[in-house]
Amino acid sequence: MTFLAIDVGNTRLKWALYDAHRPGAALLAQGTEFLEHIDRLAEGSWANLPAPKRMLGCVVAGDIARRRVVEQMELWDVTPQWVVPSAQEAGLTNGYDYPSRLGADRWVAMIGARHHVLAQGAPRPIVLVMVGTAVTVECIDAAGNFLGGLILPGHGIMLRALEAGTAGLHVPTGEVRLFPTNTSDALTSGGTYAIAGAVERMYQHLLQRCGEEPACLMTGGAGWKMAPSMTRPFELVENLIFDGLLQIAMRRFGDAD
Ligand SMILES: Nc1ncnc2c1ncn2[C@@H]1O[C@H](COP(=O)(O)OP(=O)(O)OP(=O)(O)O)[C@@H](O)[C@H]1O
Ligand SMILES: CC(C)(CO)[C@@H](O)C(=O)NCCC(=O)O
Ligand SMILES: [K+]
Repeated sequence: MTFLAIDVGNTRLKWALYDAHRPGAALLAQGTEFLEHIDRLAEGSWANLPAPKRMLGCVVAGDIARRRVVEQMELWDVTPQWVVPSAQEAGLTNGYDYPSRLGADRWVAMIGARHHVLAQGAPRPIVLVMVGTAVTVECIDAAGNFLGGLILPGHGIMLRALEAGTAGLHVPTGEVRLFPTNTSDALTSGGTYAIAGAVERMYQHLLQRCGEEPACLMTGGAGWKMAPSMTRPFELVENLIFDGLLQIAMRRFGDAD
């Protein structure tokens, strides 16, 4: 039964239509839309889609964006459902002080990551890095407890903050270099290694806590740009948010069509 997964991020909405609401379902169609263009979906890329039977989404963009998505979904006879981080879901336990205050994207991606690692063999601790508008670095132990994580400015935000807060830094994007010798390379390398360094810290925290080499996963649109600069081997996984939504949907909607 067709299933629509939606991730309403800080900058863009990503959607994917599957032929069923379970992991491994076939991808029928997918797309992205900047948040300011949500209102085009029903008459645009959604107009000729097979109607989804079920829908599950996660939003970090706030209530107004969510309502605009729901309006576009009036095209179909489907009830929108949104993931709210809880104390426990799909085998993951939420260690946040106030579980519902955790970003839904973080929670869903962690559920995707946990099941991705379980599918490869024995349970292991996980460092999960999500690289988008913001960067998050999550630590999960081998039993599936989310221990805590970092929130960092993404690469774009870091560079814009430097441009805005200094008198003379307005330069094009550069290359990542070990020893940058021009402003463009210095800025690009600074942002990249700020993220890589933060991730290395979390890797060490988790290794020390668990006494076992963590699995390192990276997801998000800019992951491929960060991966070569990491201090540890990272597995790039295309879209852990959709994988997580499929895991949750299977448990919520069950085997029924
Ligand atoms: N060279 C780079 N290295 C690391 N990150 C980068 C680089 N260039 C751009 N980025 C970051 O990647 C982001 C784009 O990633 P992605 O496509 O996942 O984000 P998004 O869809 O805009 O975010 P969101 O999911 O929050 O809406 C940009 O906002 C920027 O911060
Ligand atoms: C941290 C971001 C911006 C990452 O997209 C998002 O997950 C969010 O808005 N989180 C809410 C705050 C928190 O996770 O503690
Ligand atoms: K996001």
